[in-house]
Amino acid sequence: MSSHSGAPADPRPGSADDEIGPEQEYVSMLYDRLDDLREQAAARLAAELRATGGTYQARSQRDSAVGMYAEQVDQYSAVENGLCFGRLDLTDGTRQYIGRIGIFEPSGGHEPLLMDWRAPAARPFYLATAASPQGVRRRRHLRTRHRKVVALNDEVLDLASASPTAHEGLTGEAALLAAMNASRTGRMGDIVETIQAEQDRVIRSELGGVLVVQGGPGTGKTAVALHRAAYLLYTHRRELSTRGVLLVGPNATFLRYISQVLPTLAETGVLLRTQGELFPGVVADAAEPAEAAAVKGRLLMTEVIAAAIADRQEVPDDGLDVEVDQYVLALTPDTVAAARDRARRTGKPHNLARAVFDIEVVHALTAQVAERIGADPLGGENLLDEADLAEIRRELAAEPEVRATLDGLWPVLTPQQLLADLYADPDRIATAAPQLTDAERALLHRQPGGWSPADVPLLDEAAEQLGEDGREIAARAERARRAQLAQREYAEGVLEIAQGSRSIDLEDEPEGEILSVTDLLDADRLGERQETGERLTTAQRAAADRNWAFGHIIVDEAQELSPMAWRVLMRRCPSRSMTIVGDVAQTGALSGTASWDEVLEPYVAQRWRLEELTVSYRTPAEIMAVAAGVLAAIDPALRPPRSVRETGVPPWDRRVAPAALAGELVAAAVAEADTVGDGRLGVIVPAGRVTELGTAISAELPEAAVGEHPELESRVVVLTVPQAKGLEFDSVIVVDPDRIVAESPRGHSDLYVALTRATQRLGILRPTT
Ligand SMILES: Nc1ncnc2c1ncn2[C@@H]1O[C@H](COP(=O)(O)OP(=O)(O)OP(=O)(O)O)[C@@H](O)[C@H]1O
Repeated sequence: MSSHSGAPADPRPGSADDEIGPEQEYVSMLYDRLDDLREQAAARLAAELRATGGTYQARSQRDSAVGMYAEQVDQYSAVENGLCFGRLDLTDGTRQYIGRIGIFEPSGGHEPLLMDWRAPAARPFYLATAASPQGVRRRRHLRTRHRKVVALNDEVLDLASASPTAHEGLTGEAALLAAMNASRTGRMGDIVETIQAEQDRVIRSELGGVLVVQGGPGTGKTAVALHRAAYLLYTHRRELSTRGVLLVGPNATFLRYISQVLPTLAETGVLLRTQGELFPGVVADAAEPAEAAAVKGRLLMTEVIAAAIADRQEVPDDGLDVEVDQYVLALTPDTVAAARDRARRTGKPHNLARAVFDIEVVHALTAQVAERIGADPLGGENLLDEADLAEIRRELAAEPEVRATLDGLWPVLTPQQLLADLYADPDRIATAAPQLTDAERALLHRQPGGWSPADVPLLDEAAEQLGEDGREIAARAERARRAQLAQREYAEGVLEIAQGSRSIDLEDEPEGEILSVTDLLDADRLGERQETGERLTTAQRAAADRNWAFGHIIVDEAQELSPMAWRVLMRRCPSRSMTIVGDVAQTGALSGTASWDEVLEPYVAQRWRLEELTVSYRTPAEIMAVAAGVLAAIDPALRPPRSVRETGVPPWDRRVAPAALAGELVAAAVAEADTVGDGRLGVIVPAGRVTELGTAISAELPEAAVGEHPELESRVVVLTVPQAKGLEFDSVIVVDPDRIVAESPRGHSDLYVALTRATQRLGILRPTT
């Protein structure tokens, strides 16, 4: 490792102001270098896009180059904010700057000007302590705004000179507390500057096997999951870039909340999906009662689906007549039953076994035709030879009447058809699900139209048991075509980014000095160029393919997944390389889990490893003390995480007459929104009252967001507990906690979630009974 400032590192804490100048010089140099790199990538992208013709191989190579350069332009733009955030002064007299990506000397060379935070050599930035300095004399956190260094925080890792810190075991305490006390924006930010040691251990844990990360609210599970995705892609790039990484989150609002984090870590290749989006071609966002979702989540639904399929393999009570040309052929129940048994005995999935059923039935019909046209009038053997019989079989198999009969007895089914037909017909449900109670069966009954997230694992299960149908393959080809069209948008996006960041970069430069990709190519040509190529990103291909096997899967809020949903994820990850992140004390879904052991046992037995996160960064001690009471009601053995800070602001708890609740809530919301200034207020209400209370708040605070997918960047957001899962706000008002508890058998867990969403302030409003 070398010193890049030309002078050995000075471990003495100097005046921050004296030090900012030299740091600014270094950081400006890094931004210049970043600009060069982006311009180079943009120019190369433009050159590749202009090139045409050549052999198939040349075109395909060009397509990969286009993808690579477009991604580079994206990445160099995404790391603009906080490019460099740290410096290590080492005991050997050298220093190393740490940042979002690695940047090297233009002349090549192996020593980075900026070390990628994920590189092994950057690790002491997160782990070194005075007790175990790991060769570090001083750790410096640099804070920047718009390319300007605005603050420095130094820690001298020397037991003798280190001043005792308020909180033992924290790394970069000042920077950490600044990050935690900052106002929320409605979008999650990355924590790359202040990752703590226990989090670092999880992020850098080995790729293989199943890793469970259990931690209370605000311990950074989501943050860690996202940084782990970035770390794994960096460290195992070759393996993972072809198979892809899938991150599954609880709902669309949550995915929007976290969507900025990976791009700011220069990683765009992770597929973010809700459970409802895991069946290609189906948008599963219909609402349904929690009890219905719970029934659909039970493992016995695999048997229900098997029985529903078997029920579609029909044997008529009476014989069927099949009219072919001038003949009326008879199909007896015995013939159909024999054909069905034969087809079932193949053990093939329903749609694939249909061919065997067809052969058997057509054979039986052929025998009747042969009997009529080939019978020897003299009573001898049938006059038709094998070739004649084969010809009759072919003709019969193509007869519309025969096909219609076969379709009726053993229909080729898509998963969607199977489930829609099942749900729509109480008789079918009764036949397929004798093990359910009447009430449970009634929960499954509904008319076709829309899928819920809990339907997705059933569609997936049905797809497995039905086997692939040609129509499904055609639909997939169509989806791939549409994804390819989306390339046009992507290409335009890259142009916009290149153009947008150029205007920022050139703030102080005379216009037009640097040639950018937009000068060389317009969006149409760029889009066309992309369309003609066959290149889809790994994420696009994976998203369109139900049989895709991911290189790694990360599941957030994993406690919410039902046993049926776990089957889907395990199918998508045969290598069982997974990171499972959650908190069994926060389980809200009725089919969710209270035990990792139970969930994982069927797939990996005891072969999974557990890491626990024990410190809450979000929830201050005053608020955690309130939440701890509810945690005890969930399970007295559970312990809340240790809060990393106190705010000195005790939560407020008010009782109001029921009739005055809405008015009091509006007044409290106005006051809290005022107190948090440009921060965010979350109002968490019982699901049964969200419309009423949301309307009351919106009347007074028109900027308030409420609805199925509320905009989290609004200053005030009104939401239910399931919507609030995983989110956070500067201030939170929890309304009618007793009703939140009463609304669900897992009501205490819901209340625990609601009480732990605030970073600064909590208020509770209770109607008197
Ligand atoms: N090392 C850190 N440095 C700065 N901020 C951090 C750090 N770790 C966590 N945070 C912040 O703490 C907050 C909570 O993190 P996160 O949402 O990942 O927690 P969680 O464990 O997933 O919570 P929940 O269980 O409630 O969903 C976030 O704002 C996150 O940025």
